[in-house]
Amino acid sequence: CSRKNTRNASLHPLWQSPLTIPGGTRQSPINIQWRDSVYDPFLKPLKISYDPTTCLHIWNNGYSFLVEFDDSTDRSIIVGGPLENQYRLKQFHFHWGAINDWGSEHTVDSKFYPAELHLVHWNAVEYPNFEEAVMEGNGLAVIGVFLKLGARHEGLQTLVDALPAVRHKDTVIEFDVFDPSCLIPSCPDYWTYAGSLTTPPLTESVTWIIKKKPIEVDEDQLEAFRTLLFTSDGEEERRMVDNFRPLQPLMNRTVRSSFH
Ligand SMILES: NS(=O)(=O)c1ccc(C(=O)O)c(S(=O)(=O)NCCc2ccccc2)c1
Ligand SMILES: [Zn+2]
Repeated sequence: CSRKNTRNASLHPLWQSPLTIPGGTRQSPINIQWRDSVYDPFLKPLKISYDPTTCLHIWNNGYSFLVEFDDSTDRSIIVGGPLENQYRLKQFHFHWGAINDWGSEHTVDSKFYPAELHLVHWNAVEYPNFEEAVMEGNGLAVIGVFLKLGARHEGLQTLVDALPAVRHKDTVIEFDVFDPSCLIPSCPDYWTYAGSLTTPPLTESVTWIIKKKPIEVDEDQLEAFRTLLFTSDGEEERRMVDNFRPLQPLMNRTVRSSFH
């Protein structure tokens, strides 16, 4: 659709990388067609247990802002859902648009949300470190949460208040207590499918768990994301917006739902 083209036109150079990696059969993001998703009664509820004191810092890595966690122990983990093992929380970040009409990476019935939260976890049961897990088919599990325009999100506000300190690429500030479960809807319903990282190296190592219910944030909070910069201090400023990858072909995949 034309909007997709305008989306690509404004994409950060990184996201204009090849639409899919050569030979890629499970690339992300995808459109989730609700009526084509298959209810799987064997999917368990996802169990989330995060220790807020494992939070380390927020940093602007030039693509998004990441909140990173101490993943040297099993203090912040997820288990259950479609997962065979427990996975450790490493970081969370967001993707958003220049305007509220788009910004999410995944879409639902071709509907874009203004932003999407990703909580990145890795399989510390089977792999010694994150870098190795990134290269394995069951190495990562990413929870996706859609953000929609609505009421102000008090939990998100503590993050938003810290953003001016990481306005430029490669800036970081300490952020020592934050419980990311406040950003995850209490409704247990999710879709799940086998996919990939949506940034280089685009490896096909992610079990995606996309929450059906969005969280609500207000316009000022979305605007705060858009005050960040792709560029370092001293460089010509480029606003950090439209930091999402284009939709990828579903190919031979089924999206399962945990709900009827
Ligand atoms: N949208 S997504 O969940 O696919 C995603 C986006 C960004 C990043 C990132 O590192 O910036 C990540 S990451 O934390 O998984 N890092 C991937 C790149 C990487 C590979 C190996 C070592 C360090 C970084 C994931
Ligand atoms: Zn992401």
